[in-house]
Amino acid sequence: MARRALLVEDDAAIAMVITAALEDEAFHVDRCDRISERDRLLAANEYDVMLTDVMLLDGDGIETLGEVREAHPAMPIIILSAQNTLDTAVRASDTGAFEYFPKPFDLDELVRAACQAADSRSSSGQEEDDPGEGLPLIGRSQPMQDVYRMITRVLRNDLTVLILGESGTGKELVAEAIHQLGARKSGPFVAVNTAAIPRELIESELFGHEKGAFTGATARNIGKFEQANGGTLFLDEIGDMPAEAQTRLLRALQSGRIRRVGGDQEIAIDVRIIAATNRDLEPMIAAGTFREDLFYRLNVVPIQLPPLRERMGDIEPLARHFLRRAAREGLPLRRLSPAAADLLARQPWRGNVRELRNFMFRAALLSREEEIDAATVEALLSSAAVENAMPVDGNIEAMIAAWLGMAGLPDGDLYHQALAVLERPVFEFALARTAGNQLRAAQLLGINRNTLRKRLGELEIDPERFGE
Ligand SMILES: Nc1ncnc2c1ncn2[C@@H]1O[C@H](COP(=O)(O)OP(=O)(O)OP(=O)(O)O)[C@@H](O)[C@H]1O
Repeated sequence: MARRALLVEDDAAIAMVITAALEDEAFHVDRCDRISERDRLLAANEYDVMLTDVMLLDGDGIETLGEVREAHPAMPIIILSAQNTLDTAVRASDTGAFEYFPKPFDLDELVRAACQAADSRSSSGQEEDDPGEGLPLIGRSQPMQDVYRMITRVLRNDLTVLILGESGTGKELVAEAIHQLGARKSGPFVAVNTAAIPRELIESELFGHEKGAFTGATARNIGKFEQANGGTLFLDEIGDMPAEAQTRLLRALQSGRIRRVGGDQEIAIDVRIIAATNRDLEPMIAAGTFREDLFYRLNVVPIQLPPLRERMGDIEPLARHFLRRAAREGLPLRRLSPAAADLLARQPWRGNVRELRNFMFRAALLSREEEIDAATVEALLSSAAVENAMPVDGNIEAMIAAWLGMAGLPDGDLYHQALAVLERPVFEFALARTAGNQLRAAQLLGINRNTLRKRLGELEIDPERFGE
C-alpha cells in the first residue's frame, strides 16, 4: 500500500519539487498551503508523515503543531523552514518534530528522512523528547542568523566544529546548542577549558590515567574523552593547549582511540568534538605554537561568532533576557525603560555578551525601582568600579563596592541607604525563593514574620508580586 504524506508548503515551486520526489518513492502526496486546510486534511485522512513549512499563508505553522501532535501522536512531522533562526530550530525540536530542515535543503536528504520517518511510524511509538528548558541563544541580527544557519547544518552529522570568536561572545553556548539540538542530545556534554588545566595534568584530564601512573595517581581516573563517550566533548581555549597535549589530541582524533596515561590498552571512543578559541590560530601556526595538522582536523566546520559591537541590534533583547534570567536566579525582577534600553544599545561592550550579562545582573541588584531607568544605567556605566568589577555571580561584596563607588550618591545618609540597598534585594530574594510566602521567607531570613511584614511595607515591596 502506498505511504501517504501530507505536504504543507505555500511556495508552489518548492511544493512541486518535493511532491515529485516523494511520488518517485511511492508516496501518495496531499498538498496544501494553509493551516486551515492542513487541519481539514488531517481530520479526514491518516498520514504516515507530514512535512510542513513554518510560515504559511494563514499563520505560523509551528505554533499549532502541539495540537497536531496531540491529535496524531504517531505521525512523524518534518519541519521545513526558510527562517533559519535558532529559535525556529528550537521551536521545531520542542514540538518533538522528527526532523528539522532549514532551507535551502538537500532534496535527497529530505526524501530519505521522509521515508525513514514513514517507516518508523509504526515501530517507534511515541518517543518523548526531553522538553528541556529551550536554548537561550538570543539575537536575531543578521550575523547571528548566519551563526544559526551554520548550527543547523551540523545538527544531523558528527562533523568537527571549530567555534571562533572573542571572549564572551557565546562560544560555549553555541557548543551546547549544537549538542542539545543534534542527534547526540541524549549523550553527555562534557566541557573542558584546556587553558585552566595545569600543563602537567592536561593529558590525564583529557585521556585519564591508571592508578600509579605518576606520583599522586592514587586511583584510576577516567578522562574527559571517556566521560564524553556517546556525546560531545567541548574543548574550550584550544589555542592555549601545550604542544605535547596537541600531539596527543591529534593522535586521538585521527585514530578514534585513546590511551589512559600509564595504561597500555587502547580504548575506542565515540565523541563529537567541538573546539573553540578566542585566539587567531593562523599566526600561531606560522609561529609554530599551534600544530597545523591539528588545526585542519578541528577546522572542519568553522563557526565565527561576531562580537557584540557588530550586532548592536541584539543588545536590547539580550539585556531584557538577562533581567529575566537574573530574576530566575533569585535577584529582584526588574524591567528596562525604553530610554535605558536605548542607552545600553549604544555601549561598546568590550567584554561582549558576558560583560552585558554581568552589567544587567548588577543593575537588577542595585536598582531601587522596579523599572531600571536611563539615569541608573548611566550611573552604573560611569562607575569606574563597575568597569573593573568582577563577574557578579556569587560576589556580593564586589557589587556593593561597585554601588558605593557609584557617582552621584547623595551625602549624609549613606549608612541607611547602603543598608536599604542590601535589605531590599535580600528580602526580594527570599520572597522569590518562597514564591511570596511571608512565613517561609521570614524563616529563610531568620527574622520575625512581623518584622518582615513591617519592613516590606516601609520598603514598599509587594510580596504578591512574587506569588506563583
Ligand atoms: N546569544 C546569547 N544569548 C544569550 N546568552 C548569551 C548569548 N551569548 C552569550 N551568552 C551568555 O554570555 C555569557 C558568556 O558566554 P560564553 O561563556 O558562551 O562565551 P565564550 O565565548 O565561550 O567565552 P570565553 O571565550 O571567555 O570562554 C554566558 O553567560 C552565556 O550564557
